[in-house]
Amino acid sequence: MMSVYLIGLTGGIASGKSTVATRLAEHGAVHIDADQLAREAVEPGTDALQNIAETFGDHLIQPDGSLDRPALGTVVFGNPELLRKLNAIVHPAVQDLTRYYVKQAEEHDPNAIVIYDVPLLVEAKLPHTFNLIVVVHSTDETRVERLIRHRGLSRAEAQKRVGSQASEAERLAIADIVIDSDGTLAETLGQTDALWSRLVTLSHASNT
Ligand SMILES: CC(C)(COP(=O)(O)OP(=O)(O)OC[C@H]1O[C@@H](n2cnc3c(N)ncnc32)[C@H](O)[C@@H]1O)[C@@H](O)C(=O)NCCC(=O)NCCS
Ligand SMILES: Nc1ncnc2c1ncn2[C@@H]1O[C@H](COP(=O)(O)OP(=O)(O)OP(=O)(O)O)[C@@H](O)[C@H]1O
Repeated sequence: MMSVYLIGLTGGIASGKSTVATRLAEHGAVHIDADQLAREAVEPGTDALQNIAETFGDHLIQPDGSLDRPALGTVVFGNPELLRKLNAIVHPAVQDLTRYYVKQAEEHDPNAIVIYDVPLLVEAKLPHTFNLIVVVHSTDETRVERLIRHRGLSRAEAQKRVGSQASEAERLAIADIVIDSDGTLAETLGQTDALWSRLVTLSHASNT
């Protein structure tokens, strides 16, 4: 039976997942971004957003009805119990959306290479079965520095976010393929181009 070739792409915060996924999409992959689905899951009018307001307070809803994301981030990162509550609200909705988008990609092109770009592959015990797991790997210090430089977080905030996720060792333990993103951007993109050639070969082999 023909079916899409499904890659789980993961890595810690600011490891370069989006950079890698965007490059693979330029080569022709279908990119499904879990962070984006997590935004869709809490749009105004959703049960998940109402649940967040009931659990964490109405003050997190802005006058236009949308979620105040930075404020909620300050509440949950560094507080494992509250982060667990938020995950319990948002993750089931993200999983439903993921199934929907993978199915849609399959209907459009059963031979597609689909990249599911998901920061919490290790943490969220996903029900999806992947043909291959790719981990974008860089040290905690590199990622903290990127969060400070590119996203304007303080060192303490950056460390809280890094500390809210699984360790690099836990991610590497589930990797079939590792992209090392501690080097230059050009080096990450070079490894990504080599990965694409490999994915094309592997997906052809799995379809015959
Ligand atoms: C707390 C929220 C509102 C903060 O929003 P904000 O716009 O500041 O960050 P954004 O969503 O773009 O996430 C940025 C990065 O933070 C990390 N991160 C996000 N959520 C989590 C989480 N629950 N646990 C650990 N790390 C997380 C990821 O590396 C992600 O790529 C938001 O991250 C959220 O709703 N998180 C819960 C949903 C979730 O788990 N999303 C991750 C993909 S399923
Ligand atoms: N060698 C490198 N590889 C990848 N990204 C790099 C590298 N050097 C610097 N960067 C920069 O680091 C940042 C990585 O951000 P990117 O959005 O790709 O990460 P991410 O893992 O998707 O983050 P998040 O988990 O927050 O969604 C980008 O601004 C990118 O330009």
